Amino acid sequence: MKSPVRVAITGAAGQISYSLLFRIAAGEMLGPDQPVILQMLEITPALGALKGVAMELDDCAFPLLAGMVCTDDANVAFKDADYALLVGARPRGPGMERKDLLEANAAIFSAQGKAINDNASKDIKVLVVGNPANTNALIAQRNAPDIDPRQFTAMTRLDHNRAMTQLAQKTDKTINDVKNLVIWGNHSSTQYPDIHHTTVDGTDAMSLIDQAWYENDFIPTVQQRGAAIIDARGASSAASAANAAIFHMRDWALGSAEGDWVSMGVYSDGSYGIEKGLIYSFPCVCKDGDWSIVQGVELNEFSTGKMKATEEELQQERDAVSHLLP
Ligand SMILES: NC(=O)c1ccc[n+]([C@@H]2O[C@H](COP(=O)([O-])OP(=O)(O)OC[C@H]3O[C@@H](n4cnc5c(N)ncnc54)[C@H](O)[C@@H]3O)[C@@H](O)[C@H]2O)c1
Ligand SMILES: O=C(O)C[C@H](O)C(=O)O
Repeated sequence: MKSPVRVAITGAAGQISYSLLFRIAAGEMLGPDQPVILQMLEITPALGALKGVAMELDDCAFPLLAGMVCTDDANVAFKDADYALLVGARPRGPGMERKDLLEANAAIFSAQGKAINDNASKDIKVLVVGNPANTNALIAQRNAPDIDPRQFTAMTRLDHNRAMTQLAQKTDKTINDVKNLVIWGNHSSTQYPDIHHTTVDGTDAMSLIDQAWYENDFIPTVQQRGAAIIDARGASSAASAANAAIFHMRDWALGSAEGDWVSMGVYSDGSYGIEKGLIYSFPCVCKDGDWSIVQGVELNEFSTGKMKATEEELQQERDAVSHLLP
């Protein structure tokens, strides 16, 4: 058995975490030979509910669960953490846009960035799930000056998974047939799901669908899927969000599938002309515990226009929280 690693999860008594924690403890994120210590953070009024979650984790008798910490102190939750999943934030309700959450949630991520900087392992891998995820990741990253900015990422894997399924269903194939799809930009309704380089069972995806379906059906469906779930369920996506978080972290830690791409919100190095320093979703591959942006993807005018629009939204979000960016 390997020695245990420390996984910090914020918002641990919330609905996403209720799907997430049990799968992490079962080994689905870091592998069946990797014991974990779960360091769970909540706000003080939710500590009672968090205790109930911890009791259920105990009752699962997971062989890989090597310990648990339940706390309302971020310094305790991030102490020596090797991984952090920042889920805790207010979710969007019906009729709200993600940017409505910006002010409400931004303060959480500056405080948590500082706590990560002061307490966590310097090699920590951070995934931000709480919305607006890209800008929250930027805030946390900028408040953690002693940690490599590449270690702060935002979740667009749910969008990636949604897009794969839409395309598989349209072409009467399975998601196993879909390769090299990309979500560019922000985890928001400006995101750009790009299938110009995607293959379905080895065939160029664009040759299997028509441009009108792509522009008027596929792209808006993927962009608006979060809102559609909220309308249908009366609550934002939870099990699918937890699943995407597991996939994102698993691939980053253990490597992504050979010959395929994953979408990750990562620190822009200026690739594809995207402003350096934004947390922007790119096509990535993961190997040896690290991610890299896939280079050389050819872009037509349609794609560059959409990529620019979502970049501009991220620049506006950043400017709106400039007071929290040291
Ligand atoms: N990136 C994505 O694809 C994606 C997908 C779905 C949901 N989300 C976002 O994830 C977040 C969580 O969603 P949820 O449905 O689990 O919400 P939820 O309200 O069920 O749970 C959030 C939890 O966070 C806790 N919390 C609030 N402030 C905190 C703080 N400062 N420290 C620690 N915990 C804190 C709350 O007490 C609550 O228990 C929301 O922002 C939602 O919009 C993102
Ligand atoms: O859309 C939301 O607010 C929830 C979440 O980000 C989602 O994409 O399901």
